[in-house]
Amino acid sequence: MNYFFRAEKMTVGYHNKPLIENVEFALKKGEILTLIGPNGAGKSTILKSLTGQLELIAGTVYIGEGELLKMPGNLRSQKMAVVFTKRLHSELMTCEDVVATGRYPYTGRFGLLGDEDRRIIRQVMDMVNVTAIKDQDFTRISDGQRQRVMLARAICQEPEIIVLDEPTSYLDVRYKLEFLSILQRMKREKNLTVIMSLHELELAERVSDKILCINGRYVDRYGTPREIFTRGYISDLFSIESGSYDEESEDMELVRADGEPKVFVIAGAGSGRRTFRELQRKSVPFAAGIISRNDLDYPAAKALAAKVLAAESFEPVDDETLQSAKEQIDRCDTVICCREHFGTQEAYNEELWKYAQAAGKQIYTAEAWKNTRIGE
Ligand SMILES: Nc1ncnc2c1ncn2[C@@H]1O[C@H](COP(=O)(O)OP(=O)(O)OP(=O)(O)O)[C@@H](O)[C@H]1O
Repeated sequence: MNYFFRAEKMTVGYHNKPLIENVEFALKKGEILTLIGPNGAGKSTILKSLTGQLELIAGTVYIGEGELLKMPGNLRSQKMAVVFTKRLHSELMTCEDVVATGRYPYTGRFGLLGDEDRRIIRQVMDMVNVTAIKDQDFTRISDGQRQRVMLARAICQEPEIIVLDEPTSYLDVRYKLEFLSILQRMKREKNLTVIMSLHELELAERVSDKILCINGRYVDRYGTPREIFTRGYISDLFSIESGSYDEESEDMELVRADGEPKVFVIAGAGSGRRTFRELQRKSVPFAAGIISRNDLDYPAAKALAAKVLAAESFEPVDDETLQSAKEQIDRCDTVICCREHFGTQEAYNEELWKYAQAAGKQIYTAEAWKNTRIGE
């Protein structure tokens, strides 16, 4: 296999003291690799070592057939752009000046910018949406704006590979999506290779070809998003104790209110999730049903309900589950019905609603229960 960028048997750390050993990966041109892992796991350390900002304790980094860290600085900068927004120092410069420094590998430190350089700078500033702030002092812009200016600077460098440390951490939702779209466009149009660290797992899952999981001692997993996001893995990697993360739905939930349920929530078709979370905020233990395992409500119910009555996906609800749901309603004082009307394939939930009515339960809609004293 013809790889464009390879890390072989890398040992990284500080003051010659290994932090993570045997880091290895190989990327084809145009692939996106993302490093994920808990705070302090070693993601930045690996990125700094790959780019030569921190001396490698052992191992080799290849770009093509050449050893990256043995290349002269200018050649390396033409091949690789580095964006470390966390630690940034700059003298008095406008945002445009900062973007323009991306052209140094081509013009030299004191070289004059030519028309072509200026055209690239303008085009890239437009693409990353920083033209409006180009004349502002770089030290007096927001963290998110700074991240975008630094991205523009890196793109101006016209590198073959770009290395970014937490490039999205300060970006709002619009700019996070724009950032990923820019990376995908650069990958498609220029065959750009990307190595970055991300804390947003849902973004990592969407954009990455490969993911490297670091846990503070070693590389725990390396593979495609499909290979990485298996059930229970993220909770393990991040040692999640307060709450839960569902790898299938990417739902993150706080700690469930445990205890004997006093409220039964009739949900389904995604109608119940908000109510589950509202009940969690009020520390009310609840039961939920009957929810198909492929329903949008299911991951949240599994994480937050003290008891879930579930049905197999695309299968009719069996009598046993219906009976258990009724028994659960018998034990509750209150029923919250999040369904405004029941679908024709949902007769079981309509039956539960009628059952609760016949049993004289207090029945509220998803809106109305909030005006009660439940959870107080
Ligand atoms: N300059 C340094 N000298 C010595 N140790 C350091 C230095 N910088 C970081 N470390 C240590 O190296 C370990 C890994 O840090 P690193 O910054 O690589 O983690 P990270 O995965 O990028 O974390 P985060 O998600 O919090 O940014 C930590 O234990 C940290 O304390």
